[in-house]
Amino acid sequence: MRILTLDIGNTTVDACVFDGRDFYRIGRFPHQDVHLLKGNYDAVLVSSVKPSVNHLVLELFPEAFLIEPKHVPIKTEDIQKEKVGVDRLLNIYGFIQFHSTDGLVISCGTAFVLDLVKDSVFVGGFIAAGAKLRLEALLSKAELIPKFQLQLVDVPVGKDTQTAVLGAIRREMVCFVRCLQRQFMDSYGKEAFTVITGGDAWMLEGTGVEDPYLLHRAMWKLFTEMS
Ligand SMILES: Nc1ncnc2c1ncn2[C@@H]1O[C@H](COP(=O)(O)OP(=O)(O)OP(=O)(O)O)[C@@H](O)[C@H]1O
Ligand SMILES: CC(C)(CO)[C@@H](O)C(=O)NCCC(=O)O
Repeated sequence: MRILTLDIGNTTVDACVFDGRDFYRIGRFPHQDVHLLKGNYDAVLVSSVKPSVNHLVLELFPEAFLIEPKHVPIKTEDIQKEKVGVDRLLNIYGFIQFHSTDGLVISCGTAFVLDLVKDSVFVGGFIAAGAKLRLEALLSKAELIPKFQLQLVDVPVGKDTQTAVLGAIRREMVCFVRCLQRQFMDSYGKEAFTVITGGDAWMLEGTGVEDPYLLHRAMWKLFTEMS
């Protein structure tokens, strides 16, 4: 059995294969390279938050199952589910299926998304700019800041431009997570089990459990439940 799972995000197409036992990441591709994934699969499952790329994917894989919010069987509280990105809903579904009934589902990609689940119900969340976008925004506007790559810098205080900028991005993200974990405990009286996924999940090292295949496992689980 070979199932192709595609997570079409705003920066990359994250492609994995499920062989009946395990998931393997083929890679993260620019959207225009999605044709490189053409091949023979028993099923192609697609989560997309980039509608402009959907036609290309459906041309390459006419039999693909393009998952929509209405397909994802999670309960929500005062939220219009059809307006929520299907990647968020799938991550939450995967969280409930594989991890916990209560906690935080965090995606570190183009966007930094923090969603709260209480008693297996999606109660809401936050959408912020992702780590790379924060860095790029600053580098594009501040002439004296030299170009450098995103790295995990964890310092008590920045001593040069690079540690000041990268240390700030790490700190902003970690403090956001810690703040929500505290809020969760204060509001609901239980620990927030925290799962982190997405291309830049390593930026949150030490704040939760990393699940690099969360969305892919969720798509497969949904597919098996629906078949
Ligand atoms: N091959 C790659 N190409 C581009 N980015 C990569 C690659 N490998 C890792 N990354 C990192 O992954 C990040 C993008 O993460 P991800 O693929 O989870 O985002 P996305 O799904 O496109 O975004 P979103 O779901 O928020 O719309 C980039 O910011 C980059 O730092
Ligand atoms: C938040 C992102 C960008 C994360 O990929 C995506 O889920 C999206 O575009 N969502 C639509 C808006 C929403 O979820 O409320």
